[in-house]
Amino acid sequence: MATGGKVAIITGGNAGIGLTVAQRLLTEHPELTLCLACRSKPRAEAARDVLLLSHPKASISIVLVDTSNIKSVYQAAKQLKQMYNHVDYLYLNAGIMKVVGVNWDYFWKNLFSSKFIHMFTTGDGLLKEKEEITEEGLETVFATNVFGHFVLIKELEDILGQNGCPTQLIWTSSSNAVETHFDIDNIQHRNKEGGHYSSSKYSTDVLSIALNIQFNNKGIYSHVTCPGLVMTNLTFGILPSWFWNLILPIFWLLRIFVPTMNYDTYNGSEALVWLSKQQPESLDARCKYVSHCNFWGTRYVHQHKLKIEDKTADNLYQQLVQLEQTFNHK
Ligand SMILES: NC(=O)C1=CN([C@@H]2O[C@H](COP(=O)(O)OP(=O)(O)OC[C@H]3O[C@@H](n4cnc5c(N)ncnc54)[C@H](OP(=O)(O)O)[C@@H]3O)[C@@H](O)[C@H]2O)C=CC1
Ligand SMILES: CC(C)CCC[C@@H](C)[C@H]1CC[C@H]2C3=C(CC[C@]12C)[C@@]1(C)CCC(=O)C[C@@H]1CC3
Repeated sequence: MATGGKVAIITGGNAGIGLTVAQRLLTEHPELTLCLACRSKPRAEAARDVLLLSHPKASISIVLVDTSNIKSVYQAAKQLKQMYNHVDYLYLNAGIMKVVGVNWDYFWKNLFSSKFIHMFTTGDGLLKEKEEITEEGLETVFATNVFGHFVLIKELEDILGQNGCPTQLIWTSSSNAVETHFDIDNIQHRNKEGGHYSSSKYSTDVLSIALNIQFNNKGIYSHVTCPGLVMTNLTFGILPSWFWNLILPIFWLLRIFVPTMNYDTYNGSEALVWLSKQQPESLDARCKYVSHCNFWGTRYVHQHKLKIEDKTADNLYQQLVQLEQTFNHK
């Protein structure tokens, strides 16, 4: 059991933004004990090997978890509680998007309109998605991005905010989290044409506010981040990597108007790493922390105020609690 030093757990820490956060945290916090909470053992072990190349003395463990599978989340939480008696940083980062294509008609229609900046910042209206249901009967994107993480937090509650040492819950949300796709009466976003990813990310923003209301007095603080647009396996699922490489110069130009065109995971992880260096009590719980990179390549964190009402946050929280009770694992 890890007793001294800082402890960071990163879901989806084997690839993309999660792996870069892991890399940067090991540099920023030399005594860090790191746990990669991943769904694939070989991919997690490969990531650990990569991290050990640059940080040979680092303490890195692996816990297997599939955030879309609640049974797996319970097992992982049990294991984590045996391994750690406190957690400093819990990165709720694992995420998926079930994209089936790009709405190019919408793209060309709005390219030279006033919607241009909104379109490139959020991707709203540009993506066609499909719905899938997990074997446990949950909408897959909701289960992976939101509910699995919610259950993980609830299960780890005993070791969060312990011994006067605050815990930071750091969500990888998105600029695609737009209210129009979120329906408090259909939090899983069932039987909808699209907007599953957006709904799930808006839910994390709402949930983060609820978690602050519920847990700040126990030393648990929740914040949402936005990495902007970053080239990872997630974006290679939208368009092939050769296409993204080809339009790299366009990203630089677009940054004049859209500073969230981060392109690489280092730029995109800026807000996630920055948060780990802040006193959580001093942060605004109602802000989204956005990674920006300007035309000259300077990285900075932009704070975007969330307009979410407490009653919406509380409603979502209660619904998630009720949903969790249906799993009744004990
Ligand atoms: N890329 C972008 O432009 C943006 C990404 N984000 C968010 O950033 C986060 C990280 O994504 P990104 O790095 O881009 O994409 P990647 O696909 O590179 O990384 C996603 C990570 O999540 C893991 N993961 C996916 N599903 C599950 C699951 N069911 N259980 C456990 N782990 C899972 C993946 O594991 P495996 O390797 O096994 O698939 C991988 O480690 C996501 O939440 C995404 O929504 C937000 C805004 C923009
Ligand atoms: C010339 C190119 C830049 C054209 C690309 C058009 C679109 C495919 C992209 C424009 C804005 C992008 C975007 C995302 C995906 C790809 C775009 C829609 C995300 C939705 C990816 C996941 C996120 O969390 C947020 C991103 C916002 C911007």
